[in-house]
Amino acid sequence: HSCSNFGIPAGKGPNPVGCTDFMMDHTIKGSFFRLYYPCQETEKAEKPDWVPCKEYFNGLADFMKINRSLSEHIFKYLFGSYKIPAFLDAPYKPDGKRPVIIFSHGLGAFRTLYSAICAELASQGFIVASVEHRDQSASATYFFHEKTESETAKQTSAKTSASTDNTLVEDWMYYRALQHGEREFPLRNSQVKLRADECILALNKLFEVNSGAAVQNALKTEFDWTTLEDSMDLCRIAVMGHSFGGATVIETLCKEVKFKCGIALDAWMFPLDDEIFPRVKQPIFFINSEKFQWAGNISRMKKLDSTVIQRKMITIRGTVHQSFPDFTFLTGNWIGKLMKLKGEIDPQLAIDLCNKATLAFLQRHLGLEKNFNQWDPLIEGEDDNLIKGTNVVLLQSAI
Ligand SMILES: CCN(CC)CCN(C[C@]12C[C@](c3ccc(C(F)(F)F)cc3)(C1)C2)C(=O)Cn1c(SCc2ccc(F)cc2)nc(=O)c2c1C=CC2
Repeated sequence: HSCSNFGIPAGKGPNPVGCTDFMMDHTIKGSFFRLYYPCQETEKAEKPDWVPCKEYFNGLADFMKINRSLSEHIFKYLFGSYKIPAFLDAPYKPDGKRPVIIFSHGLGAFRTLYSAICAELASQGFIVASVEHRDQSASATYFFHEKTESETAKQTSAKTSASTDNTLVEDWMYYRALQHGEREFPLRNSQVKLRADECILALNKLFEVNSGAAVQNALKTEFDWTTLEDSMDLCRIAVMGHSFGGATVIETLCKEVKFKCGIALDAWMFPLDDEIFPRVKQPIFFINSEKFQWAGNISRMKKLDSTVIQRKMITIRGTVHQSFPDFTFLTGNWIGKLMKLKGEIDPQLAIDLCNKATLAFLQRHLGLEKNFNQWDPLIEGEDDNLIKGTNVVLLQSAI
């Protein structure tokens, strides 16, 4: 039926969800993420737009190789009015030390596009930082530079009042497509290393916030970061990501042992060096779509199989690559299927299975004392809509 309930599903857990943006050290080297967290009931906070500003639509157009002016109107018309299922800058709800998740987006995406997953985790009691990468894999991202003398001179000459404050000027970075004839691996491998460093930087920033250190946010928001002092359990930290973000999970686990486990959603293994696989010591959960995976990609995931470290894999029947980002909820059935944004399965059922299996895996490997273990069978693929392991037929390796 055409009137399927539109909009991004809210978290199902007991906590209302807040979100706020953080940009540390306004330069390109800084850390930029959206924080989702359990918040206090509040009627005055409103829900922010799903896509923060038009530059992101422009970046998406570049990524999709469609022209900007046309696409800006199409995206605005199709997606411009959607809200995120979270309350902007709502006050944090203290409740002891909460587990922490760092989320890494896919190629051509950015920090706001996985809000159904991040809001669900926050509603279940997690603090989630969805990073926006500056490796030129995001459709768009921004940072700032100090206004230079000439810029100030130009502006003051324009205005009578001398604007002496060295205000910051926005710089936008757009998706960098592979140049003609450029080899893809060196680019993607350097990007995945930078992405891992950015996930680690975001975690270190959260550690500082947790210690009560003063917080310099380059973005002017209404959120009081000091309320997050002593809010995080620094032993219960996981890293999660979609596609290129799934590769980022593995690179990050290899580089930083503070991350106790990783969840890779439809991971794209191409950017990774084979030599890092034996160096990853933490549990990993691969949650795959039915349509995206192929033998070469799966066989690289299997190189991480281990008899001593828990490595799990499930496939959600009827899903496509876009079943994980929010787009899958935002179009009608036929256009969604046409654009490969929806698979055969109901998008809400698919993301529900993904979230519950994730929560069960997190409880097991972060040692949480919640009731997420009720979903342990999903980790083994025990559900009508799940396949244990993969549907992909693996090539018989040469004897
Ligand atoms: C032609 C461009 N070509 C670039 C190499 C391939 C483009 N592509 C397939 C697409 C993304 C698609 C998409 C988005 C969004 C609408 C919209 F209309 F809804 F906006 C439509 C159609 C176009 C499906 C992918 O890259 C798939 N993919 C992704 S998609 C992550 C993403 C991006 C933008 C989003 F808004 C949401 C999610 N993340 C990865 O890490 C990897 C891959 C492939 C390998 C590694």
